[in-house]
Amino acid sequence: MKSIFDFESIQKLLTSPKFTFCYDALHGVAGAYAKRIFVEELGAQESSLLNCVPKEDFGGGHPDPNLTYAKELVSRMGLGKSNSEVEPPEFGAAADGDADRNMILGKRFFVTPSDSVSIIAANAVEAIPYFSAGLKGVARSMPTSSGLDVVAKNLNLKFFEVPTGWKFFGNLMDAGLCSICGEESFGTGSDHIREKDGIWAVLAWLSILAYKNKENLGGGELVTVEDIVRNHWATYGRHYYTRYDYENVDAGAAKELMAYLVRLQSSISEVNEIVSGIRSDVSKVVHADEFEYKDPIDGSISKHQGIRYLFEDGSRLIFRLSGTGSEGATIRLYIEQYEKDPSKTGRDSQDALAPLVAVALGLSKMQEFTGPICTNCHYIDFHCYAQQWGLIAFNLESP
Ligand SMILES: O=P(O)(O)OC[C@H]1O[C@H](O)[C@H](O)[C@@H](O)[C@@H]1O
Repeated sequence: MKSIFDFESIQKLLTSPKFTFCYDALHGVAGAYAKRIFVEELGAQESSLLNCVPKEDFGGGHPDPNLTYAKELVSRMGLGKSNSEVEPPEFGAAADGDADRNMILGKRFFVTPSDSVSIIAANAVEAIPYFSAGLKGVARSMPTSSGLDVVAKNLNLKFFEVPTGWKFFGNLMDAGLCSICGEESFGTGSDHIREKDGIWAVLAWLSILAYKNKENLGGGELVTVEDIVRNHWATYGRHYYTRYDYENVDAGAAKELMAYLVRLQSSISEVNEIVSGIRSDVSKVVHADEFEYKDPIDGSISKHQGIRYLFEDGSRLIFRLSGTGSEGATIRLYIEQYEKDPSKTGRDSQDALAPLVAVALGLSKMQEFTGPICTNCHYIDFHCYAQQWGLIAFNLESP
């Protein structure tokens, strides 16, 4: 890490009375590294560390770095239902059990994983010595928001869109084609190793904060995580983004839904008729397909990687079957609305995404295919990451 980042400038930030920091290892393996790197090497206060003693049972918690499971951190950062009275830290982060995934937070502010990788890529050359000679290229998984595409285009970088799963990034890195990559599922990494790396992501964010504040630590106002994200949106546009997870769906029903969407995407005019019937204020679908990837290195072809509906204004709807769900099938629905106009990038996500959400549910006939999944509570079991991410939360009552 010392050969990648400028530890001296991160130390100045972490020891400045203007900056406050909190890191939650959720009792996973990151705890030991956090103590050594953030406290012993970089001078953060020991009280900045939460749940940093690794435990075999993760202290009874679920070590998933998101707004639902990293409860203590979320509350400390002023994002929970019951927040502490104390002023939240300026920067917070969490790792999962094996510390390959990460969540980045500002004071009362959540950074989506898609925004996180875009912002790291946009600032890497200036803020991180390892990248000072330039980026070889950047990559994202298909369902991750297209924010990184816009950065790549603006900075004239090689760009790759790969199927979900880290192995595809690995091939690009081995071939010297990719320096930074990320996934909506909270994985971010670079070619310093062939895996996602949660500690690296936190050091990358600390580097960006240190760089943006190098003149401000003595006097002047601190550039916060929220400032960095909002400035990024003002420059590159914002990709309002959310993901809905339908878990434990009957495997046959999930297959039928996907087959229906494949059939539908072959007729764009039919799709547009349905879309405009649901919401006339949504732009036109200009392309739809089932994502297929030919690996540029080994030539292998990965088929059936999710169904995409791409809209004229850069918005996207993606339907994909999870490869990690444990019971029945898990259908993931990814909804993304692109807003270029800087005066409109600060909207409430729920409002901004509402028309596309209606289109996604209507177009896919989601409710018809999945049925009332959770009969106990008489709700369609609507596991919604957006809820964890504090963006949108609603349940559909079964008839
Ligand atoms: O298939 P899903 O349930 O969406 O999970 C997708 C995730 O699975 C694993 O965790 C992989 O290591 C990740 O690279 C991938 O993003």
